[in-house]
Amino acid sequence: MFSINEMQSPSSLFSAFASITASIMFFQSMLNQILPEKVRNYLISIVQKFFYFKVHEPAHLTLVFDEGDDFIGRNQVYEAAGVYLETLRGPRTERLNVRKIHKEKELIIRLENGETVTDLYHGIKLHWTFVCSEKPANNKSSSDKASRSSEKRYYELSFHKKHEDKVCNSYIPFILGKAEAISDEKRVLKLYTLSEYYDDQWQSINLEHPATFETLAMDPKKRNDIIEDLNRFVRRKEFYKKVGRAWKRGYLLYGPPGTGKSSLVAAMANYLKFDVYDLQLAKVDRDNELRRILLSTSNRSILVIEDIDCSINLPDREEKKTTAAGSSLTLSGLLNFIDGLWSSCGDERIIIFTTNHKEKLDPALLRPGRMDMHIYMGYCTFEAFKLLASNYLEVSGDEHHLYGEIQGLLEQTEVTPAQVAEEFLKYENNADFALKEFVKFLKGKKIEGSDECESKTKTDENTIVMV
Ligand SMILES: Nc1ncnc2c1ncn2[C@@H]1O[C@H](COP(=O)(O)OP(=O)(O)OP(=O)(O)O)[C@@H](O)[C@H]1O
Ligand SMILES: [Mg+2]
Repeated sequence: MFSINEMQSPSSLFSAFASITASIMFFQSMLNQILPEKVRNYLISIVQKFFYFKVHEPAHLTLVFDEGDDFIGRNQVYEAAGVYLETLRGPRTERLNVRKIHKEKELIIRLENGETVTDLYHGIKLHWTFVCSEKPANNKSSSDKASRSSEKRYYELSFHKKHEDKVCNSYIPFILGKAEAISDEKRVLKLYTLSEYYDDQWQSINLEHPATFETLAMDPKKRNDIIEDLNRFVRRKEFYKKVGRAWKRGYLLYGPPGTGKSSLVAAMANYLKFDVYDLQLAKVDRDNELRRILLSTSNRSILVIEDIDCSINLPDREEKKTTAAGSSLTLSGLLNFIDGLWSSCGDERIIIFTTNHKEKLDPALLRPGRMDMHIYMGYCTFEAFKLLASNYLEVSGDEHHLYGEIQGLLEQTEVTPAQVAEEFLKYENNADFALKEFVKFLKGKKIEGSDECESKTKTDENTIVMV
């Protein structure tokens, strides 16, 4: 053949070229004879494909998240992307879609059609685009027709191909989590009550109860214990799983009317951002109805049964044995359900019973393991009074010349926080006058009290009982 040394003159170069061409032709004719035509073509197509992809292979991958539909369900990533992208703005974002929905406090801001924003996640650049296009008329599914939606809406997420794994396994879960946290933050809580019109169905309204732990007049230690208990409960998912317990917590709130039991339920709901299901047992006739109703409550919710002692005359366990059918609503039915099925198929459930008369309750309800905490809400103490005076009259701290007298009177009277709040509401912007009138009110109460019952002593149940 030829060597480098031979490639010195044009004539030697030409002879080398001729020799290579001859060799190729020789091998080609040999291949043509050895390999059948089909095999040859196949090999050629593979080589061609390889080079084609090398040249045309796109560096970016685009994931498309459409809305989903009513049949298969909404696409969670689509929904999460909408919420998450609200937190991002690009320098080139020009158009945003803004909505205000009736009774919702916050504006809903979404990207407009064709707008793109860029996110940076662990050094990866991610480009999000929102697209809204007309659906082709012949391409509409039956669910589209039902919803009369003629638009196809989706988000496109583009990034460098090499990050596919990280995007799918880390970034998308990150967005789902983030969107949930944002929605929780903005969520308008719902108060569910049993429907007047449809049997066994919940109907909801927005829960706009303003009570919070800050506005609740109660012993500060007791308040902190409750908050700490709630915090411990929500962060211990894994613990509950490990020890094989249903992730639920039960509270029994008891005390005279107007001492803040219902307000405490609202404060707990506002604190945890949990919806409230207010179950009026009087509207439920049978165990299996109760079962259906309880099964249709959602996770991360508080189920409240107010005035458990008098809302329904529940036959106790012994009586139930003697009732023939056993199909009517029974205390054991309620308790079994709370202990078993309902709590084991749900997560983060809180059950609260309230009562004015703890002593009237069936011992089965008070048994250890049923209600985790017994919380007494009592008459207004001086500490509670100070908080109400600060909230209602804007009197701050311990400084007021009438406070000494008021403290003494509060110790001798049974006044509920509701009564104190009611008194304070009567006077606007005049704290001194309001407190003076309040002293008169307490003195009147003191006389009333001593007339009513000489021997009555003030209950001090300022503790929380953990069972
Ligand atoms: N501890 C409290 N702190 C602040 N406000 C209170 C407190 N207790 C009662 N109030 C005021 O009184 C109103 C009635 O209280 P709430 O309904 O919470 O009492 P309750 O204990 O649930 O009474 P009932 O036993 O009659 O259901 C509340 O809306 C609130 O304004
Ligand atoms: Mg109440």
